[in-house]
Amino acid sequence: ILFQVNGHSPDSDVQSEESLREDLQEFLGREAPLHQLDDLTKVNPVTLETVLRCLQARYMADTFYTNAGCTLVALNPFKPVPQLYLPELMREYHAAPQPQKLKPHVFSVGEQTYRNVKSLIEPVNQSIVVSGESGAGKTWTSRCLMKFYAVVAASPTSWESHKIAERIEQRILNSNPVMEAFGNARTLRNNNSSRFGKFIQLQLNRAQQMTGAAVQTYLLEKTRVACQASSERNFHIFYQICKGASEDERLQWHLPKGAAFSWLPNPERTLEEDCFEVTREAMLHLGIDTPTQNNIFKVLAGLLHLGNIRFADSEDEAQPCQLMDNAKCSVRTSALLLQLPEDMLLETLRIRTIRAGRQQQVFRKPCSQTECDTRRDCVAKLVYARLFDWLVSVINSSICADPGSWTTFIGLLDVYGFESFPDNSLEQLCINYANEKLQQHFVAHYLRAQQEEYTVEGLEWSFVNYQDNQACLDLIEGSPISICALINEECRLNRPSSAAQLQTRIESALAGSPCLGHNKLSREPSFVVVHYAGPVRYHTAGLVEKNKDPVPLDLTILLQQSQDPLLMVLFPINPKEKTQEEPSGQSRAPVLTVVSKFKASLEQLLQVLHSTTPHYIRCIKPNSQGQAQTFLREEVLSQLEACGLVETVHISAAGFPIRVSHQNFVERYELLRRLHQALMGPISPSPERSPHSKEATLQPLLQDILHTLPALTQAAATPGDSDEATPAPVHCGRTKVFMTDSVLEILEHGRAQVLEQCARCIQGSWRRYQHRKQQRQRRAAVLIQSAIRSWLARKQIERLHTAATTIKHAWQKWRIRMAFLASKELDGVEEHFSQVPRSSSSSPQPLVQTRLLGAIIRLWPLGLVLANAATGIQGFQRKLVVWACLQLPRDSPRSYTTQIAQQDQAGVTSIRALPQGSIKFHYRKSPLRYADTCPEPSPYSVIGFNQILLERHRLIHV
Ligand SMILES: Nc1ncnc2c1ncn2[C@@H]1O[C@H](COP(=O)(O)OP(=O)(O)OP(=O)(O)O)[C@@H](O)[C@H]1O
Repeated sequence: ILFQVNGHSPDSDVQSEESLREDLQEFLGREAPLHQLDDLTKVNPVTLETVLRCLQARYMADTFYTNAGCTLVALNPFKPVPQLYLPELMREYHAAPQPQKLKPHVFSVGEQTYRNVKSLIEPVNQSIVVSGESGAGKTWTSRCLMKFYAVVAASPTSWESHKIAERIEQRILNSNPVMEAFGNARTLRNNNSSRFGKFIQLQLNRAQQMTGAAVQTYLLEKTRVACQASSERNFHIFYQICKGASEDERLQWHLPKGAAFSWLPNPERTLEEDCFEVTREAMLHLGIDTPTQNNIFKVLAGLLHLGNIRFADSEDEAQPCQLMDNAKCSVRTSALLLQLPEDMLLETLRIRTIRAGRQQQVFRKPCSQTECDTRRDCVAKLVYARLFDWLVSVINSSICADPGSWTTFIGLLDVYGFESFPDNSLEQLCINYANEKLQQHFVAHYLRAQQEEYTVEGLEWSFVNYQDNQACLDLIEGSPISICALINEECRLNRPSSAAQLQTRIESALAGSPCLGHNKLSREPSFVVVHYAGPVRYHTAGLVEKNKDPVPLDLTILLQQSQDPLLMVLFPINPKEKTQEEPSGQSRAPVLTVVSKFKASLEQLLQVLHSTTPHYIRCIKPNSQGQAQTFLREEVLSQLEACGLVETVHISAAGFPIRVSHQNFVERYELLRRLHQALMGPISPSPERSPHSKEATLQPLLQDILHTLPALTQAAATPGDSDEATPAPVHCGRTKVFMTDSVLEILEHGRAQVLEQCARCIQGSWRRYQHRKQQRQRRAAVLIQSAIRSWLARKQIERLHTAATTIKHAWQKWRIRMAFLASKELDGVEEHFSQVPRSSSSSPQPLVQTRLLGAIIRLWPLGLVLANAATGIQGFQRKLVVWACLQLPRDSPRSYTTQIAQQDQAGVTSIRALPQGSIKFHYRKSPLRYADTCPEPSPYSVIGFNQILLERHRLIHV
């Protein structure tokens, strides 16, 4: 194996053989941490054996997901692992800065896909191809992804839109139980095997919120309605109605408890999928109301009764077959439930109508027992297939968003895996054909395209031999001659052909194909196709009939007669309708066979896949018994080989899964040139972009960007992590840049850094601008404030000034008045003194008073001066001086008293005149009414007695 993978021959290089052996031994010596290897590309050397050991180690350690380069390998745990699918975990993957750095998980693929949609890098639309054999976990994985998107792609802003989004998601999730009830069945390999392929398109709006979905189904295995292999079952819905119907419904649908139906094998074992209530609830959510549901279940019950109609072989060919015992009752019940005329039903099943000739003459021919059975089965298949298609269309109309409301999508493809049974027929041929196509898409996408591109781009690359399945596809679908073409031709010719004849035709016409084999030991006519996943033997018996999928016209006409509302919708009366049973004579128009219809829908699907960025999840079934903790190496090995995983691992590890055109690369990472500038000085100026020299102009820019990589790698490397510091694997081809995931990550990280810097720069400039604006506004405000304040101050001052002027005027007026009154008062006193007759001594008292006043008025200042000036004079001497100055009569000393100021208060403070005591001098309280104040007296004009008192200090100083 080692030699195969590494392309060496044992003869040519013995030394390398030994070194490889050493490598392997060294690797095997490190077996213990094998389960810790998250990526199979890290297994060294990459061989089936080592990959298998790694997967086994991880499976035993309950680690079910492993990366294999660009693919995710999902091992079926066959046991509930609820902690692996918690909504919290979904959010963790969604919020992780680098989800690929978390443990491998289906959520990490989901998140990566979602981020790709967000990044808007072409192609924006994404697809996830979930493949694997039956029972490997494809449906489970698709369901997980849908739940993941329902959680992460639903963060609408308003409460109302949140409710709408929730309803849509619920409907999308509800489509699962309905489709599984009608399209899944128990097979030998899987209790819940999808008997149809489906492509679910999750529609996202501009904000990457899920706004709706659309489902496209492929190749429902409708034969299962009328024919089930032993130990297998019919579609789940039949068991659900038989087990879950209420008493009333049983009566209505004629399904008594314990009734036996030949199309309902193995009813005794109840599966967890047999939950009628869940299906009904989901149907209700999808807008299928209870009456319509009852109608559907009534028709299904009618089909079950139809299956119980048994015909006895007729001895006379001209007579129609007789019914077996009890069959009459089944015909009646079936006709009742399907609302068909009983006679017509019976007659159509037993008698064939043939139109022939130019006049389209009608001939009626009784059918053989086998033909009757086939016609009965055909009615059931026809009804069920149309019912299933109708359900899908109802689901689509319920979950599909307006075409204008979504812009991008994520497609989930859940197709049946590769099948190889002892007895394979047209169904297996179609399924394996689809798998071949998908494998080719995978190969084309990851392997061939990669290698071819490397060559075209001039990259040095050691090629890996991969398994190209083009030869196999040519054998199946090629033109003009291939298996499909030959089978179709048989249908078109409409001639009776035996299985052996078909085998001979295929073998002779396609003898040159390397993928066609023949099992000589087989007694039954068959041919072998060597698929990429292994050889499969297909029986030719019944192949052409199945491909024709004949629907006799009279059966369709019969169903058009039904009065049942649902059947009337499923079988509208359309006179133009033609079936393939009686192609009119020599008509050479292409016949719409099963294979041609399947091929057309497959091509349509592949077109969609080609226009998207694909992601792959390979589901692996560790054992066919569905047991937990059981890893059967042989079974897993065959699956690993079947899905070409080892080649994928090897190429993904060594190759460059990411390639971006120069133009796109420069557009996205031109920003990184700023880093280059920061790290290595000025960058070359951006050249003018002229269309002629586009490549030439891009080259310097590319180089600038690529030169930043070492620094970015260095920055991204955590200290002590030598792996990440090694030069990043990136190559610049002729038109594209090739790189690994890790380089993309580094570039994206660098880009994010530069964008952050730019954002900071913009923020800084904006803040500066805001600051400057604020400053300007503040200055303006201050200016306005100061202007207003000064205006207010001026106003205030003006007011004060006016007030002061008013006060001044009033004051002046008052002073003048006071002065006038004071002078008048004083003048009055003087006049009074002058008028008092000096001689009148008849009354001594008034005389003394008059003299006293006269003395005070005349000599007071002098007395004061003397009193104050006589600093050396104390006591009585001082009094004498005062008396002398005042010329007070010494003979009547009791008529007055003199108070001398205290030690610290020089001078006389008051003179009291007695006996009346009416004349009292005090410097604070004047006897004068008006002349007791002296606002700013002129220094030379002593105008009042009181003023003299008040101003004595000043006078003293003077
Ligand atoms: N991750 C898982 N965790 C737990 N059980 C799982 C898981 N994946 C699958 N299973 C189990 O395996 C069974 C088969 O899975 P599923 O129906 O998804 O297979 P499939 O590949 O879709 O098969 P088919 O092709 O027949 O439809 C499921 O019913 C479920 O019980």
